[in-house]
Amino acid sequence: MRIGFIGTGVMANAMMGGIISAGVCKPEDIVGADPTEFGRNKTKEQNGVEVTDNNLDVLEKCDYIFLTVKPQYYAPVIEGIKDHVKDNHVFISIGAGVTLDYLGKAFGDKSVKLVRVMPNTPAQVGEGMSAACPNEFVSEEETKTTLSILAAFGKAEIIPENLFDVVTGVSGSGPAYVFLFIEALADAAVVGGMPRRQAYEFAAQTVYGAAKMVMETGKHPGELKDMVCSPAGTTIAAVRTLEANNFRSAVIEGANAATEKSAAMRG
Ligand SMILES: NC(=O)C1=CN([C@@H]2O[C@H](COP(=O)(O)OP(=O)(O)OC[C@H]3O[C@@H](n4cnc5c(N)ncnc54)[C@H](OP(=O)(O)O)[C@@H]3O)[C@@H](O)[C@H]2O)C=CC1
Ligand SMILES: O=C(O)[C@@H]1CCC=N1
Repeated sequence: MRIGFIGTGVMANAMMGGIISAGVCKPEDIVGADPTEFGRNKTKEQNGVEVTDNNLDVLEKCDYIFLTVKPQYYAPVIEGIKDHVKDNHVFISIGAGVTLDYLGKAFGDKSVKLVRVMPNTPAQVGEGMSAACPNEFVSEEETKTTLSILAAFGKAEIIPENLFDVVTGVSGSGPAYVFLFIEALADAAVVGGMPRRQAYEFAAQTVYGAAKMVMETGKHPGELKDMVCSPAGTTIAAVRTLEANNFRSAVIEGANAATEKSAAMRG
C-alpha cells in the first residue's frame, strides 16, 4: 500500500512519523506534495519520504491520499486533482470544518471515496486520537484499511459527522490546552526553585500518569481527584484556588470556542 499526503505541514509530518514508526509502510511507500522547496526539504529531512511539487504525482502513485492543506486551500487543491481521480483512490480529509458534503461537491458530485478524519499531533509519537467518518462510496474493506492506517499512530474511532466540530474542539485542538497546562505547572515548579528541564519532566509525567489512570482504572475523574485530596491537605487547598479561578469553566469555554470556530469555518 502506498500512502500520499497533499500538503506536508505539521499534521502530515506527525502522521507520517507515526505510520513509519509503526511499520505500516516504509518511507519509500509514502509520497508527499508541497508547493515550497522549504516545505519539501523539511519533510524529507524529518521523515525521509519522497516529496514532489506536483499534487498529481501523489494521485499517480498512491491509493490512500490524505488531504492535509489548510481549510482555505481545499477548493484550489481539489480543482487541480478532481479530473484525475481513479477507482483505487480513497481521500482522507483532515481539514477542520470541511464537511463530506463540501468535499463531494468540490470533487464534482462524482462517486469519489472520501473519509473525513480529525487526528491530533500526538500521532507523531503513536498516541494520537482520530475520529473518522466515511461517505457512502467507501467500502467496508476500505474503511477497515483507513482505520488501520489511523490506528498506526494512536486510537481511531468511527464517529457520526455531526460530532466532528466537538471532536475538533476536544481532541483535535486539545493537545494545545494540555501543553499550556504542562507549561504552567512547570513554571510553578520553577517558581519553587526547580531547574526548568526537570520541571518539564515532573509536569509532563504527572499529566501522562494521570491520563493513564483515567484510561486504565475506568474510575470517574472526580473519584481519582478525591483520592489525591487528603483532608486538610495540600491538594484540596490547590483545588479550592483553582475552582475560585474558574479553572474548569475556562477549559470548557476554551474547548467550546474551538468547536464553534470549527463550525464557523464553513462560512
Ligand atoms: N495542526 C494540527 O494539530 C491539526 C491540523 N488539522 C488540519 O490539518 C490541516 C493542515 O494543518 P497544519 O498541518 O497545521 O498546517 P500547515 O500549514 O503546517 O500545513 C499545510 C501544508 O500544506 C501546504 N500547501 C499549501 N498549499 C498547497 C497546495 N496547493 N498543494 C499542496 N500543498 C499545499 C503548505 O505548504 P507551505 O507552507 O510550504 O506553503 C503546508 O506545508 C488543516 O486543514 C487543519 O485543519 C487537523 C487536526 C490537527
Ligand atoms: O487549529 C486548527 O485549526 C487545527 C485543527 C485542529 C487542531 N489544529
